[in-house]
Amino acid sequence: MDGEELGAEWGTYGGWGTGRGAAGMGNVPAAVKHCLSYEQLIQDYPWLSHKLQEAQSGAVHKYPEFVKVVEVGPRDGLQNEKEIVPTGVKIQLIDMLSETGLPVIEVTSFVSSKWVPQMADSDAVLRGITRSPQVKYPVLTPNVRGLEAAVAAGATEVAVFASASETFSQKNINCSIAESMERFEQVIGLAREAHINIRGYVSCALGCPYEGNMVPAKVTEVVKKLYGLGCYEVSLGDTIGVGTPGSMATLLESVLKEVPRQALGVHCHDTYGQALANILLALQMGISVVDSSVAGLGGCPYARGATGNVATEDVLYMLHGLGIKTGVDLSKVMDAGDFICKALNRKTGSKVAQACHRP
Ligand SMILES: CC(C)(COP(=O)([O-])OP(=O)([O-])OC[C@H]1O[C@@H](n2cnc3c(N)ncnc32)[C@H](O)[C@@H]1OP(=O)([O-])[O-])[C@@H](O)C(=O)NCCC(=O)NCCSC(=O)C[C@@](C)(O)CC(=O)[O-]
Repeated sequence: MDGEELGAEWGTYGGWGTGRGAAGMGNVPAAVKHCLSYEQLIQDYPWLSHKLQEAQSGAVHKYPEFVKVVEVGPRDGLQNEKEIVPTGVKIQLIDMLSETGLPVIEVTSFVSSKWVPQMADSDAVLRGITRSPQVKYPVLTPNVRGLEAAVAAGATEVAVFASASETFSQKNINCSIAESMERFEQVIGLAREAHINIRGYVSCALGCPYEGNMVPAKVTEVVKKLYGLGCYEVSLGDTIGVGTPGSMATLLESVLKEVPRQALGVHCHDTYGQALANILLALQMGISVVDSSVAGLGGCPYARGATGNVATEDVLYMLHGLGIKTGVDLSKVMDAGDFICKALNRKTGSKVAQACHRP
């Protein structure tokens, strides 16, 4: 047993509390059981000291009471579909999701249809949905033209999307990071004049399909910039799903020095099967905004190999299992997942839906 495992055992026994008492010591090594004092324990197992200090200060495993789940399926999920999804199907999906209690549903993108043909009907989709007063319906806007079109179609919240990687920025929005910030400054200025809230994304926060690993300080710089320009929330995008709880922790440690946790969200793709673990780690570090996609739909057209976002159903199952409130009805989300999977003629990417024998 190494120091890490031993630390975990100690946490289970008494440190950060799962309600197990001394009876829960079954797996604790004999040497630890026989430690009579805290001082002795630290002397024998020096690597435990930081864990014990954290446990005593209550600094770990304090999950948020409420997590805001941001549904990105209709946009991030569908944008990568090769076959054009009929506008009516998109609208019906969003209307079904509006009935689930989800507080935010990202509807579409006002981007160039040459770049993302699937989003060519953004105007019709935004105009066609039945809005619930409890739900926010942001749309992606890469430039002033996108913002103006979105506002004309009735958008009340928009999102700008930057990247931590120069190459990805060029491939995705055809400009450098610095140029994108100039564009976003204009977009955000105009949006604020129109009393429209702006969310921000930073893609490639944990890795880039072209540049590989990202330096946390560089990602932090981009997050800070978007926040400084006026984004009320910045979502950290693991665009190609390469992050692990280790790299997520390192990134958050860096970002949290510059931007308040209330203004941060995580957006995890599940390419390497790490998304739920990464989200759990983010929750432990105080993040309470999680992006996800119904049925695990998704991928980015400019990120080779990126698979779907973490499934909303799986995120809800985990959050509810932790006793965290979301206000979202999981079974209604599964109904929306059934609907879109049937429409796309594909199996759900949600493990929870699969376990419940959904399509
Ligand atoms: C930003 C541009 C437009 C620059 O594209 P560009 O080619 O440099 O721009 P341009 O100004 O030269 O315009 C080219 C054409 O697009 C038109 N155009 C210009 N702007 C718009 C607009 N807003 N709406 C509609 N049309 C527009 C413009 O009028 C022109 O049309 P033409 O004269 O040739 O007929 C382009 O690169 C683009 O649309 N990129 C979008 C890419 C995209 O949507 N990627 C996926 C979203 S990001 C993502 O998924 C990651 C995220 C957010 O989920 C987080 C994560 O997972 O990491």
